[in-house]
Amino acid sequence: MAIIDCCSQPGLRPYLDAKNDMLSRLEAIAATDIIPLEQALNHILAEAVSSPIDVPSFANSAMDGYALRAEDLVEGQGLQLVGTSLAGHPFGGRVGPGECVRIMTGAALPLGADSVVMQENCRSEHNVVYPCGPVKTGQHVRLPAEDLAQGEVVFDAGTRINARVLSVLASLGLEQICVRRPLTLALLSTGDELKNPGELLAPGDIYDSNRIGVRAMLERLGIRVLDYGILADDPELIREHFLKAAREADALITSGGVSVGDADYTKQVLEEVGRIGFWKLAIKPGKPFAFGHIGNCAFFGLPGNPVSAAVTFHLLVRPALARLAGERLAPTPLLQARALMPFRKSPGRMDFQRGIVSTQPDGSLGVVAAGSQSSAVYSAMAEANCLLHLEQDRGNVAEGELVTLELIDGLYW
Ligand SMILES: Nc1nc2c(c(=O)[nH]1)N[C@H]1C(S)=C(S)[C@@H](COP(=O)(O)OP(=O)(O)OC[C@H]3O[C@@H](n4cnc5c(N)ncnc54)[C@H](O)[C@@H]3O)O[C@H]1N2
Ligand code: MOO
Repeated sequence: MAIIDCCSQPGLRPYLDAKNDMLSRLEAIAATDIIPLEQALNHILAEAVSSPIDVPSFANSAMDGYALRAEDLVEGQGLQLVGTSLAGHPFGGRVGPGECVRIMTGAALPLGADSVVMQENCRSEHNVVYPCGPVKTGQHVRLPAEDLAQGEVVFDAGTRINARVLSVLASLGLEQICVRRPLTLALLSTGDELKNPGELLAPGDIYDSNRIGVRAMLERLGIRVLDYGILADDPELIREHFLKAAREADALITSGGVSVGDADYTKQVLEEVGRIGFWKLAIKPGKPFAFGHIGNCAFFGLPGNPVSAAVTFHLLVRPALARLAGERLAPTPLLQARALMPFRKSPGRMDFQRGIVSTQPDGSLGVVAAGSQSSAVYSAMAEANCLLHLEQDRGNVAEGELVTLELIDGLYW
């Protein structure tokens, strides 16, 4: 007699398989804008940027001191001080044999000079300067194009303009920059039990935290958010807003209603008005995550449990948004750390447990659980600084075992 295993969960898609499938079904928006550099933070470069100039464009000093010709130096003999070169006020003459020029950091190296000696290493008497110690030709001189050469590709298309990239673009003197049009995302929460902060809770109600958290993550990514608020568990209302999102947004993110409960309408409505790419993944938390399209609008259905919503946003929605925005995302660096305590894990789903990783006295990395691993306990998630990547088929992690993890602090969440 065949035994029916009613507790197994067939058909769950492995994480990487689902993620790659999703990315293959998404295309970058084509529209671009030319915007002032000052407004470019968090935008995505639409084209590669080449340097219009050499940076720096002239040889200059890396130190406050004296510019001189290294070959002139003879132990005990001084150099005649013939002028000063300040940043923005170059010395107009030439440094001849036996001469030197007072120079400040960033000031142009005068003609004839080839080296700079720090003022701490010089003695000066009546306009005669005595450098002490050995001097290497070229020391403390920053050469033209040492940083970037004219015509050199500085950033590829798809680069996100963070503060560091912005600073380099400014150093090129660029006034305007060609970027992809920022994404517009519609966002809504579903659930009769949800209330906005400030409202009174009736018995059985909770506050909507997912939409607030997801909106914050989207805003940190430079995405324009159309916040549709909280929708009751009403298929008609949900349908209406799905169609509205398809008209107004590049993508729609929903929270809740993707599981199998009696009031879980999200997936049902998606099937009616759009198409499902996949639903249900072999991941924990976040199993009921749904992906699809409503017309050209991409659809991401986050599970209602707050930890599941945040973790699936990071694992699936973040890379999808990068694809839509035309952003090149570097592969996530994965680290190995020693488990400082046992972690419970059942085979069957890849488990992204929330951890706190720290450097141990011997210099190695050690990781402990960030409190409860329930996908309903968000306060523990807020304490975490890493996500463990525990492979789908493995079981418990013993204390002392090496585990793989990614850092999540300092990102957009
Ligand atoms: N019989 C089964 N039940 C459940 C399964 C399953 O496979 N079979 N999956 C479980 C998993 S895993 C998850 S995750 C949840 C996801 O359910 P839904 O996406 O349908 O979410 P809801 O039922 O609407 O809510 C779940 C939970 O989260 C709270 N919630 C919902 N929205 C918010 C919000 N915006 N902010 C804060 N908290 C929210 C809600 O009150 C519920 O407690 O399903 C399991 N069940
Ligand atoms: O997978 Mo659910 O997201 O565990 O809570």
